[in-house]
Amino acid sequence: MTEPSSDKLIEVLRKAVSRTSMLAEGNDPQLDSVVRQIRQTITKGANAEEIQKALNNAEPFLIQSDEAHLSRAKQVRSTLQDLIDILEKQDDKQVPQSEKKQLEAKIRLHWQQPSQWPLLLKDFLTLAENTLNQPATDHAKSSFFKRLLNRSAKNDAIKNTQDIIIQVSHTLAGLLNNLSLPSIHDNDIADLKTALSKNDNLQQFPDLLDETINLVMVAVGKNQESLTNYLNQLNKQLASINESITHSDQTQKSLSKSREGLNTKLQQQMKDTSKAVQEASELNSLKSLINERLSTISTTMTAYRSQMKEQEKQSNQSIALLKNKVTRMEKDTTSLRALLQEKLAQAMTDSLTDLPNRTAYQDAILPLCKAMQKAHKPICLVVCDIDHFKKVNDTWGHLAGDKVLRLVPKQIRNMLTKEDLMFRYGGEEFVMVFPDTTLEKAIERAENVRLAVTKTPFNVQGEPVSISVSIGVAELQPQEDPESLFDRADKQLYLAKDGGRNKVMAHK
Ligand SMILES: Nc1nc2c(ncn2[C@@H]2O[C@H](COP(=O)(O)OP(=O)(O)OP(=O)(O)O)[C@@H](O)[C@H]2O)c(=O)[nH]1
Repeated sequence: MTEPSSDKLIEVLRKAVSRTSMLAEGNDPQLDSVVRQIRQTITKGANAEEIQKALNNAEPFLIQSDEAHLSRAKQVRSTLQDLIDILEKQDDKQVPQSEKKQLEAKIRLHWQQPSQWPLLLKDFLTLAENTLNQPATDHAKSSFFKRLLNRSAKNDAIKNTQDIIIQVSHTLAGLLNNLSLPSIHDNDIADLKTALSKNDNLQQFPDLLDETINLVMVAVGKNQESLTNYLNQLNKQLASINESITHSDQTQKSLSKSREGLNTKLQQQMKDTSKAVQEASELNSLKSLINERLSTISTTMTAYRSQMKEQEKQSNQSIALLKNKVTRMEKDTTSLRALLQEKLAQAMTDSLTDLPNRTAYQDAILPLCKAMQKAHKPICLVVCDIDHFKKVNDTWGHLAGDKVLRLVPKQIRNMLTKEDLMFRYGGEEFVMVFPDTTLEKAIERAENVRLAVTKTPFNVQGEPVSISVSIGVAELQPQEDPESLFDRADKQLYLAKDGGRNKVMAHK
């Protein structure tokens, strides 16, 4: 192995190391901290075989834990929605609509992020307290707490509120069944479930919800642990490769040192020889002197050659080892990259409709707007919302609602060109982007979308259900930012709703 090719290999290895750690960076704060650990421990030694084995064992476990996480996230989302629905069902109090909508928007945005679950539950607690503490619309005006303590007043209303608390407690107990927790928490869960099943008192509710939140946080921590384990394995493998690189570097240094040593030795012997030749006075002694010098030089050369051979052998061995490690590393890098890309795609995709979600919209819209502004081309934003969608849920149930949410965008997609983009912005709201399209043309196409939805015969549980959408359209102005464009289109959507729904309105 010659020096330049070995240098090249070392360079490849360095790139592989940094590329692998960079791959993981920026996806998640916890992940980032593990990546930092990778960089710190990269200079320490490690056992490659053990690491490889552990890495192979860790991978399926990670995938499994991802799947479990998704199904838990879905459970949490539907539990939160159920909790809100229970609050809505009581007949003597009104759930504050703007607070409710804000919470639903947060659920839609954050249901896949475990770190947000406790916050969502806390927000629900606030909504529940604000709802239940309101004066009853048709009953007594005293606060819920007063009424709870003074049982002579409005027994019906109290009964209703207690029913709500019982149902909410029951739903939270269901959530606990779905948390994946170590057995050490079995007793806590059992106690909490018993307390929840007996609870009919709003005053105890915050404590019970707090305990539920604590257990949710423990479950979330456990999930992170599996990811951290996986990355620790990767960390060890990187450290092992780094050890090999350092060794190869040392071999290179010792090779060039030997070469320098030989040079100096040879120069010194040549100098001595030439001095001895000049000083020699007769032929015989000159002959024997030259023979002696030549034999010294030859011994030095032989010693050097065998030293070189030995070092080359060692170098070849360590290069072969490195090659193996690089191949393995490249393989792991590829599978890690695929895993991260999959995670990224998951984070950008709405799992119900398979459409890009609001995060994807926010990533895409700014560069798109800038590109169109730079090219002096028009671009239009179209905000579309299914009309009276709550009624679909209330009449046919959430599953039927989900079915409609999957079918409507399919119908809409048929009316779009391949340049158009479509996102599920939230609940029953979809956003479309028509690049290189004037406002006039966008209105015409939005009208086609509206007609296509109205004309589609939707069937739920064998019965026809008529579905319509309201649409707001706006065209990007020179210098305008995407937020202001969205606001203008959204205002038009509200005008369409106010104007009786099943309409297209545009900002002209
Ligand atoms: N089934 C189902 N329902 C959802 C989903 N996301 C949001 N929703 C429901 O969508 C409904 C939206 O209701 P509202 O915001 O009151 O609007 P609407 O009934 O469509 O009425 P308008 O928009 O005023 O025409 C709420 O009941 C949400 O629970 C989902 O993923 N699946």
